[in-house]
This record gives sequence, C-alpha cells and structure tokens, in this order.
Amino acid sequence: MPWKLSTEFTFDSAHTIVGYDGPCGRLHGHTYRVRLELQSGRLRPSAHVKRNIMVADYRTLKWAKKDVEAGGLDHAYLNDIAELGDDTTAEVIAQFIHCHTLQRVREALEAGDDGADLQLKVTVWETPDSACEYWE
Ligand SMILES: Nc1nc2c(c(=O)[nH]1)N=C([C@H](O)[C@H](O)COP(=O)(O)OP(=O)(O)OP(=O)(O)O)CN2
Ligand SMILES: [Zn+2]
Repeated sequence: MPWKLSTEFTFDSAHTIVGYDGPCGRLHGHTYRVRLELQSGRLRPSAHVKRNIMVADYRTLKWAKKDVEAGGLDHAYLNDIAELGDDTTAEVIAQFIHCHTLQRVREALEAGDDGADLQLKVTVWETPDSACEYWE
C-alpha cells in the first residue's frame, strides 16, 4: 500500500464495565486517546476538494472526537450507546470506532469506488499505558 494516513485525537467519557468485580465495575471516566491508521492504494477527492489528493479527509476520520450530542463520543456515558451497552472495554470501543470510521469513509467515496483497497487500524488507549489495537 503506497500511502498510510494517521491521525490521533482524544475524547473524555464515562463508563462502567457491568459485572466487573473490581473498581472498573463502578462508574468512572477516562481521557481516551485514539489513533487511526488508514492505508490506501490510491488518492481520492474529499467533500471539500475535488482533486485526487487524499487517502481520506482527516475531518471525516475524526468524527469520534465530537460531542456525543453531535454524533461523536466526547462527554458520553458510553454504556448509553446501544452497540456498546454494558461491554465498554477498550476492545469493544476500538471495534466500534473501526466499524463507524470505515462506514463514514465509504459514504464519502465517489460512485463506482468500492474502497476495496482501504485498510484501517484503530488503537484506543484507555489510560496512558494500556491500549488495544483493532484491524481486519
Ligand atoms: N482487557 C481490558 N482490561 C481492562 C479494561 C479494558 O478495557 N480491557 N478496562 C479496565 C477499566 O476500564 C479500568 O478503568 C482501566 O484499568 P487500569 O488499567 O487498571 O487503570 P489504572 O490506570 O487505574 O490502573 P492502576 O494501575 O490501578 O493505576 C480494566 N481492565
Ligand atoms: Zn475504565
């Protein structure tokens, strides 16, 4: 893959790992750090520029840093998000961000472009020293 785009951002959210026999089973919060790495075999246009000069627009990738009321994950109670429910581990959050990021990137593709060359890896740090990577 000739290009690998990466970007990092944080969001602040609360969660509970329901059924966890320990402190993580109680309501608490983290400043989550997210790293997205998107590999691509070609360059594409974006909603903001029509020439083929981007793997994907950083603005498309960074949706999760928005406020939860604007469709992101910032200042959320993560257990309220139906797809996460009671299982708000870094593993499940990374898979969720992977799914929704690829969906948004694919929605931005031009007609006839299936995005088959795109490969995404998501890393979620729940604390500065504990992270989970997810890719397919
Ligand atoms: N595999 C996973 N294990 C744990 C997760 C997880 O998402 N995946 N999450 C937690 C808790 O959410 C907890 O908040 C984080 O735990 P921990 O690393 O212990 O956090 P601390 O920084 O507070 O660690 P200390 O060493 O106690 O300071 C637990 N496990
Ligand atoms: Zn936690």
